[in-house]
Amino acid sequence: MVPGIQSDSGLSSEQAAQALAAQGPNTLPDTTHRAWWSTLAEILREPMFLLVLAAGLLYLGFGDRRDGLTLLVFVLVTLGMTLYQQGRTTRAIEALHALTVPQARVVRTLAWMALGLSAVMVLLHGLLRGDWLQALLAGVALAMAMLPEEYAVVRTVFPALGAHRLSKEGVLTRSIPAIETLGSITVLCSDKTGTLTENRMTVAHLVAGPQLQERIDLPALVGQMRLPAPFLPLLESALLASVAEPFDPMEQAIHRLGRCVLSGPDLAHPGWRLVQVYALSPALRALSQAWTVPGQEKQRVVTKGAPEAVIDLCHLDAQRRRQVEALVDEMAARGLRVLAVARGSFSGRRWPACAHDLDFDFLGLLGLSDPVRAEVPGAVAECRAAGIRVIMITGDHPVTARAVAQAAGLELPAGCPDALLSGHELAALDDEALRQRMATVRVCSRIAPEQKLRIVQALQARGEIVAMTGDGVNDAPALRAAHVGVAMGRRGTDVARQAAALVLVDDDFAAIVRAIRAGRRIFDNLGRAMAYTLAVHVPIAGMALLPVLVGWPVLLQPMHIALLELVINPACSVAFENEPADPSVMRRPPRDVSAPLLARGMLWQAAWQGLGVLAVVMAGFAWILPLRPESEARAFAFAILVSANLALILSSRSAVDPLPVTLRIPNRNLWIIVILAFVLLLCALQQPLMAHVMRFSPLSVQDLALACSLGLLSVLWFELVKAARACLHAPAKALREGTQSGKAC
Ligand SMILES: Nc1ncnc2c1ncn2[C@@H]1O[C@H](COP(=O)(O)OP(=O)(O)OP(=O)(O)O)[C@@H](O)[C@H]1O
Ligand SMILES: [Cu+]
Repeated sequence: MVPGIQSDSGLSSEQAAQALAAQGPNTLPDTTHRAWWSTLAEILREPMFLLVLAAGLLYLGFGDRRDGLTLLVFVLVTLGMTLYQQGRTTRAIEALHALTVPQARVVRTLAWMALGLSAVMVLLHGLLRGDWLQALLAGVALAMAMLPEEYAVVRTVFPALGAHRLSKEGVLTRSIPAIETLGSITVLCSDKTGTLTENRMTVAHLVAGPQLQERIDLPALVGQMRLPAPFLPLLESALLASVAEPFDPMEQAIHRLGRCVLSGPDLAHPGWRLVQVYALSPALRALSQAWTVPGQEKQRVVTKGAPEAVIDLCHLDAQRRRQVEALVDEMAARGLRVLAVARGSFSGRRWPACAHDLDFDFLGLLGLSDPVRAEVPGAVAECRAAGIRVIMITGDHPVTARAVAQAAGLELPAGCPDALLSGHELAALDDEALRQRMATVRVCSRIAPEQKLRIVQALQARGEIVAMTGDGVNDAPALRAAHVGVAMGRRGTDVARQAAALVLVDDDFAAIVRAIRAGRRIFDNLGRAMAYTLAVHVPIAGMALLPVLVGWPVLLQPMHIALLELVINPACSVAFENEPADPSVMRRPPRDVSAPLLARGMLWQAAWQGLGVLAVVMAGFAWILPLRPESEARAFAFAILVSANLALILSSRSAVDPLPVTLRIPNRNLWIIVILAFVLLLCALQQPLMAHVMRFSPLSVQDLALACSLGLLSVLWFELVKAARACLHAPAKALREGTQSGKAC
C-alpha cells in the first residue's frame, strides 16, 4: 500500500495507478504451462486408449498378427489426433494465461456401467460359445462402443477454443469455465463511466456569479478561447482542486479547458505550494486542496466534488441550497456529470482533521459531458431480447445516472421510481428489504464501491445469475462474489483484474454482450455434440451387443470401432465446435444453470434417432446374411452405419430446424470432416487391401448404393418429424422469437 493512503477509504483510480507504478503489477505466476510428457501421460491413462491397446495386444498374443498390427496403427493415429487436439487446447489456454481451466473428467455418468456390461458380455459369450479370445474382443468392443470419452473432450475443448476466439474480440478470459456461466447470465451490472460511456469528458456547461446567474454552454474546444470574467475564478479553483498531472478524465477535462482559457500566472501559479489534501471518500465526495500563496499569510483552500458534498462544505442555507439543487437537476437531466466548486482561506496553525471545519464560499457548477458509446444502445437492446436485465451502477448523481441510462437504452418506464435506487437508500435497507427491492431496480446511483457487493448478494439471493463489471481496488469483493466478474483492461487496477473472470481489453460494454453470445453458442454446440455422440453410440453399442445375444456372427470388432472413433471424435471437437451461433441465440431467455447440458427432450430425441439407425442396420444385416458371404454382409451393415453416421452429423446440427434449413448454415470444418470421413470409410469398405484388413469384402455397386440409401433413410425420417412438428405446434418458432423479457414495474 502506498504510504498515506488509508485502507478504509479505498484507493481512487489515480492512487491505484500510482501504487501500480510504484510496486509493479501484481500478476500471478503463469501456472498453465504443461509439458508434452504430462499430456502424453494423461492420454496413456485414457480408458479408450487403453482399450484399443488391450485389443491390439490380445490379437498379437493370441490371435491374428495382422489384426493386432492394424489396431496398433489405430493406437498411433488416435495418439497423434489426441496430441494435436490437446496441443490446440493447451495453446489456446496458454495464450490466454488463464487461471482456471476446465477439468475434463471421464464420466465415471457411465464408464463403470460400460465396463460392467462388457464383463457380463465376455462371460456370456465365452460360456455360450467357448471361444474366450472372441469373447474378450467382443467385450472390449462393447466397452469401446459405450465409453462416453467424447464428453470429456468437448467439455475441455469447446470452452477453451471459445475463450481463444473471444480473445481476438477484445475479451480476455482468466477463468475459462466462466465462459459457460456467461451463457446463463440473467442480470448484467455495468459501471456507467468508461463502460457504458466513452470516458471522454469535456466541460460542456458552466454556472457562476454571486447569484449563480451567469451560465454558458461551451463548444468543443479548439485552440485558445475567451471566457467571460465571472467564470474565471470558478475555473481557476477547479484547477487548484485537481492534481497536477491528472489521471481522472474529469480533471483532465478541467486541465484542457484551463489551458485553452487561462494563461501565464493564472494558469501556472508560480511559487504556490500544495500543503494539504483532503481526499475524496464515499462519505464526502469532494476533493479539497490547500495552497500557500507567495506574499500572503493566509492559505488558499479549494474544493470540487459532488454538489451535495460542496453544498455541505459551504454550509449553505435552505434557500440557497434549493437554488443550487434546481440548477444541478436541470444540468443532470441533460446527462451532464455535475461538479460544484468552492474556495476559501485558512490561517490557523494546525489543519483540521476534516474539510468540514474549513470555510468555503460557493463558486459555481461545472457540467461535464461523456458520450454514451455508440455500440451501447444496440448491445443493451440485444440483452433485453436475450432476457438479460442490465443494471447501471454509478457513483454519479441520480438524475445524471437516469439521463445516461435513458441514452444507453435501459428500460426505465415513465413514472417508475422502483427502477432507481440510490446509495443512500440502499444503506438504509436490510438484506431482506434490499433483496425485495432489487426485483425492479435498473439504475443504482451514488453507490460506493463497497455497496456493490451487497447489490450482487441481493441479486443472487433472488436466484439471479449475475455478471458485474468493476475497475477499482474496492470493486474486487463484488467481482469475486459475482458469478462472472468482469474487469477493465484499460482503466482497471490489477487487483480488480485478478478478482475477475474476464477482462475487457477496451473496457467496452458491447464486448461483454459478445462474450455472452459466445457463451450461449458454446452451450448450444455442446448440446449438439452431445446429442450426436449419444445418437451415434446407440447403433454402435447395439451392433456390438445384439449379434452376440442372438447368436449371429460378430458384426463389429474393436478395430471397426476404432475406425469409427476416428470420425466421431473430430466430428465433435472440430465440426460441432465450429458451428456458428444460432440466429435465435440472443432472442431466447437465459439457460437455467441447473438444467442438464442435454435437455431431456433432446436426450430422448437423440436416443430415438440412434435406435432408428440401429433398427435399420440390424434389419439390413439380418436380410443380407443368408444371401451373401459373412464378410460382405458385415460390409453391408457397416456401410449403412457409415452413411447413417454422416446423416446424423448433419441432422444433429439442429434439434428443431429441418435439413433444408441447416444445410444453408456455413461451417467449413464440418464439411471437411464429413467429406474426409466419407472417403476414409469408403476406402475401408471398397479398397481391397484395407477392406481385407478390416474383414470386409468389397460390395457390388448396387449393394453399396442400397446400403447408403438405407443409412440416409434411417436418419432422414426424423427430418420429416422435425418439419411436421415445426408446422404443427411451432415450438421452434416460439424458441426463435424468444420470450418477452423484463418484469413490469
Ligand atoms: N477527482 C474528483 N474530484 C472531485 N470529485 C470527484 C472526483 N471523482 C469523483 N468525484 C465525485 O464523486 C462522484 C462519484 O465518483 P465515483 O468515482 O464514485 O464515480 P465513478 O466511479 O467515477 O462513476 P461511475 O460509477 O459511473 O464509474 C462523482 O460523481 C463526483 O461528484
Ligand atoms: Cu465414442
